[in-house]
Amino acid sequence: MIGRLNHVGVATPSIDDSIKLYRDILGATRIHEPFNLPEQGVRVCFVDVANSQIELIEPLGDDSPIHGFLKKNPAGGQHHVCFEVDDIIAARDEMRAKGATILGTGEPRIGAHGTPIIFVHPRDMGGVLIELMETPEDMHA
Ligand SMILES: CC[C@H](C(=O)O)C(=O)SCCNC(=O)CCNC(=O)[C@H](O)C(C)(C)COP(=O)(O)OP(=O)(O)OC[C@H]1O[C@@H](n2cnc3c(N)ncnc32)[C@H](O)[C@@H]1OP(=O)(O)O
Ligand SMILES: [Co+2]
Repeated sequence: MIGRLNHVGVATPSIDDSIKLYRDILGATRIHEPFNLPEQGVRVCFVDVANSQIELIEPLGDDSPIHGFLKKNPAGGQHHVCFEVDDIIAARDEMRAKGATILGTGEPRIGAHGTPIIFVHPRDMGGVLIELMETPEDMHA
């Protein structure tokens, strides 16, 4: 079911500081403009690497889902891993049928790449927060 690794989510207290790290220390050359996703409670910045992306996420608003994570990890850290799937509903139903907990209402929401996503609880995924994302048509054209 899971396909390509779409991105590794990295939570940060400051996207601006993280951009300096990835650009000036790690030498990343393709850093996208940060943008707000208020409906998901995060500010997002994608850093392209050869075979995937780093998704820098900073809390946006009091209800951001990453406040808890940053309280435990004030400097930030690896937050989630996102895999692409062909059909998000089929993937969700398969995860549920195998006993995994889908976070939130269970209904897919629109993620940072503009396609439906779900999250699977880390307790069912070996301690890793897993995001599944329906692959955009044009993503790997
Ligand atoms: C959607 C836009 C963008 C995209 O790619 O399109 C993004 O990816 S934005 C990413 C931010 N959004 C989310 O993460 C939504 C899903 N996340 C959640 O619902 C919460 O973060 C949740 C439920 C995973 C954790 O919430 P919270 O930290 O408030 O709860 P707890 O502290 O009670 O944690 C419960 C339990 O889970 C462990 N935990 C928490 N976060 C992580 C993590 N990132 N990776 C691994 N494990 C995590 C935490 O340690 C607790 O474990 P326990 O053993 O019970 O102590
Ligand atoms: Co993500």
